[in-house]
Amino acid sequence: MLQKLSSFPGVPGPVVIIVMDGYGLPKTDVGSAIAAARKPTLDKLFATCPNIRLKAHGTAVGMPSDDDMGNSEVGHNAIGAGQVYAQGAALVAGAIADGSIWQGQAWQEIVAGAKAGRGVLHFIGLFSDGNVHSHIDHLKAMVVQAKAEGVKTVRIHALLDGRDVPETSALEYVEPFEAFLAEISDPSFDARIASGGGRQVITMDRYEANWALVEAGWKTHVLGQGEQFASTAEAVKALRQRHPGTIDQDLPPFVIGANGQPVGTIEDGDAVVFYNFRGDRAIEITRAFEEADFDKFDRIRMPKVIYAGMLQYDGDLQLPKRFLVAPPAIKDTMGEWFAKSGVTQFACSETQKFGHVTYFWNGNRSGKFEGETYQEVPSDVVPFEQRPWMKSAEIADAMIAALKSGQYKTLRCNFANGDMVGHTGNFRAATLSVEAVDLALERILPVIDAMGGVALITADHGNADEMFELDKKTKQPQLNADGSFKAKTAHTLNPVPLILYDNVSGGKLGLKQTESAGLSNIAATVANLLGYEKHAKWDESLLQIR
Ligand SMILES: O=C(O)[C@@H](CO)OP(=O)(O)O
Ligand SMILES: [Mn+2]
Ligand SMILES: [Mn+2]
Repeated sequence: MLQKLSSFPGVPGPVVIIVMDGYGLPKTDVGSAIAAARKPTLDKLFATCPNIRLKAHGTAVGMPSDDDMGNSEVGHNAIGAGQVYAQGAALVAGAIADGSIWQGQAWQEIVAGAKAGRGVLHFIGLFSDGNVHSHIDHLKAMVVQAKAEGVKTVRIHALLDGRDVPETSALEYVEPFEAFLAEISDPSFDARIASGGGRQVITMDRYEANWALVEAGWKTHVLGQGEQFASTAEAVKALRQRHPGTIDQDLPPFVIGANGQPVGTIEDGDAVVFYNFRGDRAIEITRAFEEADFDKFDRIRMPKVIYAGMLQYDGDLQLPKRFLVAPPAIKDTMGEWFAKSGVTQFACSETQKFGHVTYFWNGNRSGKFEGETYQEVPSDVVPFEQRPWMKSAEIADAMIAALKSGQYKTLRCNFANGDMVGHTGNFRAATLSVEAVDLALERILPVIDAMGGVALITADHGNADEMFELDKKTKQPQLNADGSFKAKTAHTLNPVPLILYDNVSGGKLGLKQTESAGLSNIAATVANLLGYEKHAKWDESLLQIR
């Protein structure tokens, strides 16, 4: 049980946490879809409510350096756990730097497995240095080590990014990597890229939003079905020409081969490493490799392979069974301690972010704590620039109903809009997406008042706040060859807001802006609002009680 606060009994009604995914506070309004949006509710909140800035990137959320942008996993982990753990990106980099990854049983089984079979080791993963799901340097280190340990053949299945890195940067990764593979190959070692495609088109679906993506990935990587090219650089160039305006994350799948023969199908006896460290978009393909009674699509052929993930992606489901690096041991989350203290909890989002407010929130666990209720609003399966409002209205409906039920002491939701539409690089759609969130807030806030509650309105990292690649010196948008602004699809390094919406304390409650204030301070702040002391492990509360 959390201890009761002596100085404050807690607010009479529920405490609501609203995460506006991808809503950062930019240094300049140039290129900010948030600044361009008409958002009277948010404008009023910033003008009239206590509000501060929180760090949401870099070491403040467990990333290796302050050059690393934030992302949903590390952001929601930090919010939910009230603590900062070294995250996958940092843990894998560390395990490679000190060599402990090669000593681990999983890596040794992978190498032994490949050698016992046809000698083939496959790597599947996101092919960039975005450091949100993966890092290409980790892949490079594993290829070098595989050769040193006597693996004969390496085949890479490269998911093109353009979402955590500039939107048409694929060749900046592919060309040097294909050159590296050619150089490291010799008569005893043969390493090549074997297949690939845009990350939003194959393999990396999440939260079961669209299994057809995973099926398309399976056909490409495992079965080697699809259009063939002589090299990945050639595939990227040809596909871009055929699909003008298509950015890397949306490029169609391709297979490398010659004369109808793919160079790297996945066969019995091969070893496979899925080298993304982040779990949400790794779980479905992992299930396809691991589950005997898998029924999400027809695999046609299920090769018997030795499979490992870079990390374990789900601690409750123990998925995958074999993993190269132990994930952060996230403990003592607010979900767990609120449950132990009898605080009822409601969590809601649409499919694209559902796991963010449940699985990431609770430290990458899919099991519920007692007294938790989850509601998922099914996401549309469309390019989100076509529906920038996404399910904001339906999430507002669900939150309003849950609030009115009076059953929950704390409620949380995530609005995907600023992030998912921000990732499309479409400025006008991103503007609309922020306006849709504003409308949803306008509907939810009066219900919170009616229930005697308060809200903390925040974000997990920036995205819609910077929709153009800005010149580092002039801070003006970079231009494409045709004179248009170069779209930015990635997250940003900007801080995020924390707004306290409170019409019940009569001005008694405020927020402290501290030097280090970050996402990990939210859990303690929520506990105080509920009338509890923070857990000893949690970072300081930012609540001021006057
Ligand atoms: O879409 C995703 O997978 C990431 C970007 O790689 O975004 P977020 O962290 O906001 O989920
Ligand atoms: Mn996010
Ligand atoms: Mn995102």
